[in-house]
Amino acid sequence: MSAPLKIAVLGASGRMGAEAVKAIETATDMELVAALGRGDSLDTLLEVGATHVVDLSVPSSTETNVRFAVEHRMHAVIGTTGWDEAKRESLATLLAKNPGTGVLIAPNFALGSVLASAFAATAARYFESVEIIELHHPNKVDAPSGTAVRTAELIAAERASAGMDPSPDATETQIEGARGAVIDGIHVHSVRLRGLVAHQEVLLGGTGEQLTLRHDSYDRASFMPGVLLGLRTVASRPGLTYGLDGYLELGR
Ligand SMILES: NC(=O)C1=CN([C@@H]2O[C@H](COP(=O)(O)OP(=O)(O)OC[C@H]3O[C@@H](n4cnc5c(N)ncnc54)[C@H](O)[C@@H]3O)[C@@H](O)[C@H]2O)C=CC1
Ligand SMILES: O=C(O)C1=N[C@H](C(=O)O)C[C@H](O)C1
Repeated sequence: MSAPLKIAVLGASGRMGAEAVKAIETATDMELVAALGRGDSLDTLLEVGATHVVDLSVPSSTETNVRFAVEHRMHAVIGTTGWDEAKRESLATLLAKNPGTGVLIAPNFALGSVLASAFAATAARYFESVEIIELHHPNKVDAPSGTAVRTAELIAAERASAGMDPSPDATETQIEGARGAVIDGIHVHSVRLRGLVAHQEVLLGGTGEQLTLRHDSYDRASFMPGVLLGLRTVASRPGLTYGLDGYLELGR
């Protein structure tokens, strides 16, 4: 049997971080070597000899955390939101200077969510209209969700390759925000409601019909198989992978 992966969790006291600590502690091929939170020194990662980090911190910290890991040749699995195109490009440049190091940015670790986004992208070329509604717990600090941004990007790319027009919309006047955020031409609406965890609907409309693709995470345990898959795979995928779908055989 090979040596266990030596894993550090960043954001370990948070909702996701605490769940990841539990999942890693029960995985026989992994050893939890550090559980760090706000204010802890990243030098601890070097002191404990971490080979992998999982970043589940906050959008304002994740880039600093992950760049430190990559500069010290640790593989990183990132669940934290906020990795826009400019940050991803800059990270890819850093990775090119640290060959052999792998990073996964996973907007959503839940297998059902990854599949729903892929199905939505496939379906979006057959429907004139498409909009996204994401629904989350009210403690979430960012909107729209990283998952919704990624889903919109996938849908927009698919529609562009099919040469489709924008979804029809006759709106001439509106109260600001009424039509949601617009990401690559796709409207995204964010709901924040006590009792929710993480949910998304993609609404696809054609003349006389509607297809709705909905995914629900009722518990953060739903994200853990994806976190563990990411940790087990990332070292064999040097460079930057954006989306857990990059590690799955989705037949697309
Ligand atoms: N990819 C996925 O499947 C999922 C991603 N998320 C994302 O993960 C992130 C965390 O979500 P939650 O756990 O709900 O948030 P949370 O607020 O419960 O946890 C974040 C934790 O990070 C800590 N922290 C702040 N600065 C830090 C630093 N510099 N280093 C280490 N830790 C630091 C905070 O003190 C807090 O304990 C968010 O961006 C969220 O959108 C959440 C759920 C699933
Ligand atoms: O903050 C959350 O809770 C979640 N964040 C991620 C996102 O922004 O998409 C993943 C999931 O939706 C839960």
